[in-house]
Amino acid sequence: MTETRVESGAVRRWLSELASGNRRWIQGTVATGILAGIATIIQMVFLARIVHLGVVEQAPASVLAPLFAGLVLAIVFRAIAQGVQTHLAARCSEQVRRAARRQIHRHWRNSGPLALGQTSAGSLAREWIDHVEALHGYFARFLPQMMLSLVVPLLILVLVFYLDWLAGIFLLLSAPLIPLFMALVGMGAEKLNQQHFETISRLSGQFLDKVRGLTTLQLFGQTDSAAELIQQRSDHYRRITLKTLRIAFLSSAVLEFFASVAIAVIAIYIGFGLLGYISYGPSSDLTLFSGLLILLLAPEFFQPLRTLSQYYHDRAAALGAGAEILARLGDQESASSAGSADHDVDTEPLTTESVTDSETIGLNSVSLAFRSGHEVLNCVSLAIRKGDVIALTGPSGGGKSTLLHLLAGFLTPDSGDIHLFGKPAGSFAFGWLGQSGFLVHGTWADNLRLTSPDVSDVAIETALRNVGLGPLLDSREDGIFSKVSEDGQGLSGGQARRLSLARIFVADYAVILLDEPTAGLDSDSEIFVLEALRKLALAGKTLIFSTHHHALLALANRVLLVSGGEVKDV
Ligand SMILES: Nc1ncnc2c1ncn2[C@@H]1O[C@H](COP(=O)(O)OP(=O)(O)OP(=O)(O)O)[C@@H](O)[C@H]1O
Repeated sequence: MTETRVESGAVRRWLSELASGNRRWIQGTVATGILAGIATIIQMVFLARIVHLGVVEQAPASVLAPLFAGLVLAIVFRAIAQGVQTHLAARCSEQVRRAARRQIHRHWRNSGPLALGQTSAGSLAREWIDHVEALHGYFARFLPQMMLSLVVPLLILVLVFYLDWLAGIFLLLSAPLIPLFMALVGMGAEKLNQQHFETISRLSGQFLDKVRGLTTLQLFGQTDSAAELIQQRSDHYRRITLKTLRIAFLSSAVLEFFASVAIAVIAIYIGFGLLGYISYGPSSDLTLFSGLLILLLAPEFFQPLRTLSQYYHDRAAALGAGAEILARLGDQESASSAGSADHDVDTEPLTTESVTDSETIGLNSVSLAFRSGHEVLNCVSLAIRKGDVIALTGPSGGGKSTLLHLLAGFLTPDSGDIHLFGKPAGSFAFGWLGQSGFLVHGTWADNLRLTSPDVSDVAIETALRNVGLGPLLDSREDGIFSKVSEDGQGLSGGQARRLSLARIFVADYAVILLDEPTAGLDSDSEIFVLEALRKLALAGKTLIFSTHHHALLALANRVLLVSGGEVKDV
């Protein structure tokens, strides 16, 4: 996970920004919650009235019947209000999680694949799924409950004061104890929750890395130490989880205790008051109706506060997850200083006429250094015409891949600008084949439809034949629906690379960037890749590839030497 630390104030601000974008849903949730609270009060009034009339005044059934009907109505109304409240709360949380995921997605897109590649896929997946899910409880439960635990107890308090001001004072005095303890407990829980999220992010990343590298670990006899490391990290995670749970259970127990003591005090007061042992204050006016109603309302008075305390860990979880998400979003700065590209379209001014026309790919005084004083490219200007086949060659570490990454928009230059056919780099769709091809778990067709979802089965087959996978396709029972794993299992290394290349054929890009397309390939695959590139060149595509391979150099109509910060024609 990222090392950036985020202050809790910043997380709170971010959460309240998310909340203000969904105020309508939160207000709806609170309003229905208040209606449910009012229905509860009415229900208790009916219940106390029925008992009073039935027991003390021995009222006939005809008098009690309408009260029973009122009681049932109040219960039904309460259930409906609670149902609507849950529905609105879920909608609110859904909107918020969508907004958070949109922010993460935008950040990922703007960071580019190189900056993102520095974080483990496991951590990214966890942030996308679990961290965002951790916001649910805060928006669906805690936030509305915070307002409800103010309004509903206040309504009950007014009614209790009206019935018996002394009982009202008991409630008033005991109520602040709950928020007080909640705040005390919450201070520790918040930090612990952040640790919890950090640990699980790290554990996920390490676990995924170990699973991916299982073969290598086995070959080097390191499986035991890797398993031990995972076990240690899991144990650390277990301890943090138990600490979090301990705090959650402890806080609930403390709050339950105080609420129970307060209710018991009121029950004793009412009991003795009704028996006539208390002569002070309004107790002599207590009736079965008022006494029972106060007793029934006392737990309801504490209920919203108790619920709030239960939801308090939702707040701590959201703050912990929010800190991690914000740390990732905050990485945008560092990601762009490491040279990421903002892919928002058509925003940059076009500066030099020679490099911005719609027929040329142009670099205009482009410089880039990963470390100050060590420029990989130093004030490079270059114009590539539509349909050119460009081979980038030069010593290892000369900057060929860097130049390709700049053209792709994966990196932004420290100075200068890059345009592809009139559009800034990063906003132009292009075909890409990196040093290791990219595959997803699924069928061959799935892999080709990744970038061209609407392409027909016939077009997929043609593309596969174009990269020399025809004979293999004919030999497979499932044809284009043959399975392949994300690390290319089910295909040889060369075949997997050709499958990635076939994606470029179906997508029909005008510009194709390839980083060492024949590196590490067997001679058969090499011939097929060369043939495929020749077909693309004949089709008028602009090809730019880095290579040391003679046949590929011969295919190019222009060879550029990338070395010592310069790019020169050979
Ligand atoms: N993300 C990075 N952080 C720091 N330095 C980097 C980074 N990427 C590349 N470099 C450095 O920039 C220089 C150019 O690297 P690049 O990968 O572009 O070379 P190349 O010409 O493609 O090499 P090769 O032929 O071996 O693939 C190298 O010295 C490399 O160490």
